[in-house]
Amino acid sequence: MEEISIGLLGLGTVGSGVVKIIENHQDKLIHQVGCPVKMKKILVKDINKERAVQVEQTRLTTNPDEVLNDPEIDVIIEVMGGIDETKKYLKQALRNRKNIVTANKDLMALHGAELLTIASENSCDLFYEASVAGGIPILRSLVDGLASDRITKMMGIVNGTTNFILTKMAKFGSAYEDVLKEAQELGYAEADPTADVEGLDAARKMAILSTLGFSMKIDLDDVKVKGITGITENDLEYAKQLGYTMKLIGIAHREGEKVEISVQPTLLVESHPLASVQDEFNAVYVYGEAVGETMFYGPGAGSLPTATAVVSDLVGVMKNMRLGVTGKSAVTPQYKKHLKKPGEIYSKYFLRLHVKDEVGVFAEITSIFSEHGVSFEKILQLPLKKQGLAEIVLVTHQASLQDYEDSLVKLRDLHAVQTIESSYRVEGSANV
Ligand SMILES: NC(=O)C1=CN([C@@H]2O[C@H](COP(=O)(O)OP(=O)(O)OC[C@H]3O[C@@H](n4cnc5c(N)ncnc54)[C@H](OP(=O)(O)O)[C@@H]3O)[C@@H](O)[C@H]2O)C=CC1
Ligand SMILES: N[C@@H](CC=O)C(=O)O
Ligand code: NA
Repeated sequence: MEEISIGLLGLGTVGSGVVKIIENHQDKLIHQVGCPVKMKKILVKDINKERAVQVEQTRLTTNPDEVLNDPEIDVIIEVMGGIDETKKYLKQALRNRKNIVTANKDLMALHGAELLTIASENSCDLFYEASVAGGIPILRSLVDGLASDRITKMMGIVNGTTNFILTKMAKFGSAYEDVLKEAQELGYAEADPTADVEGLDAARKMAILSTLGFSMKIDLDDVKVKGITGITENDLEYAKQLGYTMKLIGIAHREGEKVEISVQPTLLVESHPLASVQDEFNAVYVYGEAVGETMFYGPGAGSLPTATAVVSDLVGVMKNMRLGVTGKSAVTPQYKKHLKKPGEIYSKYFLRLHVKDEVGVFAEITSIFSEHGVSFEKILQLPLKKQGLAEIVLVTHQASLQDYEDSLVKLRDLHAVQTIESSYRVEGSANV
């Protein structure tokens, strides 16, 4: 090969990082793949927009066919985002026998299996390392580094924006809206940040991680999702007081043949390894039956970290091109999926309630929980400024989700319970 030509779809936060790395690390790329790498054509929405990198105007286009149908282009890098239109472009590119590197978790979580099949039918690579946990090489670690093991648990902070928001709120008492705006300005948030704050972005990543880690086709609908928008300052204060840190945590757990996958705000005991992951950083804890505990940490969002994963995938494609083995590395899921029922999912829970400050109320509450076999590890009760009301904060011992949720249904019906203010999963145990 004399030269490898790339077509880039998108020149925003990640795309401009890709251009910078390909330009600045050209020597390293030539050393690894044996020829120069040229960015031939770049698809954008607005040709006249000011860019974070200098690119000749002639290389920019708004016509996707100029990139997707160019016979000289060997690899398409997709960093434009979006689902339906982008899927159409990638299918067109694969049918034109172009290898693909993408950072698009929205697309891979929904249509990854179909696109990977089309890629292999056309002898093309389709790599997507940047789609989960930005610059952390987690997908390669699961697929290659831990290929010989049976992974039973993955637990991670896989959204940089929400970790950035929760860190600033807990550390400096910053207002949610201000920090979200800052995360958007820094290029961490999605074009529509609802996907970040409602937990959908993390759910997409957990679907991708668990499909690869458990070798099962996990769909986005299999992931139970709750975002961070309901978290209040009060919750963060109680968390601190009780020795916990609030994080948006993705959990994928396999026991025997059954799995549970969720994304939800979780109180982590402060000594938990994920509790110290701050700002836009991500971390994924992976437990394998043979290897035991492993932990992967690094920047989960941002221009250059994400672009590093993209360009490293590009190197992988180029090495395969040189060896003539593109389209041969994807492994299809081995196992049939069996999802756990709520009665099979065990955890501790934090619950904050507003109740009438009357004799016997506490006994009524505890008797509902004990009917369902749920007992408490911690209990706080404080009078509220609102007359006649008290705030109760509970942390349960391990309980099944079914028993816990059944207890909440009965609590809501209790005359003395004014509101259920918040409820979170708890991981680890704090000795407070
Ligand atoms: N930002 C991050 O930290 C991370 C992002 N990702 C993923 O990478 C992808 C890109 O993200 P990011 O760089 O932040 O996004 P940006 O919004 O910054 O950039 C998107 C780019 O794509 C172009 N584009 C979007 N839609 C179209 C379209 N229909 N036709 C032509 N061009 C289009 C835009 O053109 P124009 O500039 O002209 O508007 C822009 O250059 C997304 O899938 C995202 O989820 C993954 C990991 C981390
Ligand atoms: N919006 C995402 C970007 C990376 O995937 C995040 O905040 O993690
Ligand atoms: Na990654």
